[in-house]
Amino acid sequence: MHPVLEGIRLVTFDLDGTLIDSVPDLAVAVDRALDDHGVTGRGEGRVRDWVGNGSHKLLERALRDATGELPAPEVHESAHEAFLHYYGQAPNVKTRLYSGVREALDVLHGRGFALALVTNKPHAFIAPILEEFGLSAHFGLCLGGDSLPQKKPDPAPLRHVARHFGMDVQECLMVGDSRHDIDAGRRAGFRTLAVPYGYNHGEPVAASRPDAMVESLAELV
Ligand SMILES: O=C(O)COP(=O)(O)O
Ligand SMILES: [Mg+2]
Repeated sequence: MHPVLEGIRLVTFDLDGTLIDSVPDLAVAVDRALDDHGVTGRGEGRVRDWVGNGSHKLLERALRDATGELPAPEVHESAHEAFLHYYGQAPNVKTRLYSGVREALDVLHGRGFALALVTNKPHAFIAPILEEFGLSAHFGLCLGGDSLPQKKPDPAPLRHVARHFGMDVQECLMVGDSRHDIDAGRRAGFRTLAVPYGYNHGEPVAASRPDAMVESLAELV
């Protein structure tokens, strides 16, 4: 086992960019929503840098990129609704698990670690994605960006998870790909582990000074 797991009993994972490479499907849904509003699609490469603060922010960033200004609230809302519709229809067409993810989750689950998922993605999308990959039974609790009033980098979702499992925060590890995960983890008092392959607004996640980094989650186990 990786030294970062020493004394840890609960491991909380981020979803997008940590467990799954979801940007190909997210970008299709964003671009279809933009197209419905007379806006040219921005493409996968741009969308990759905008994921991590939930779906409202994702659509705001896409519209702003296209027009150079903040979208009017009704345009933003309508484009967001369209995104939810399109993404809900097809969340698993091109989305893939990153290498090492299944092995890490199987081994941690098998060894009795409590596992949780905290994503800023809307909660409704979590179950269909986990089911597609046969990972639903691994997680004792899953929170989306709309599950609580606060989302990452606010520490509230992580504190909620620790309380749910009756764990001290010193027994908890946050695993993520972005500064929002590492900041939320640090503020909650969790130990933090980062992966470098996900989405962090085009910047290295090492700059957030996680307690440890691994190239693949397989290194955890
Ligand atoms: O911003 C999102 O929608 C998802 O981001 P996360 O799974 O990396 O928290
Ligand atoms: Mg992420």
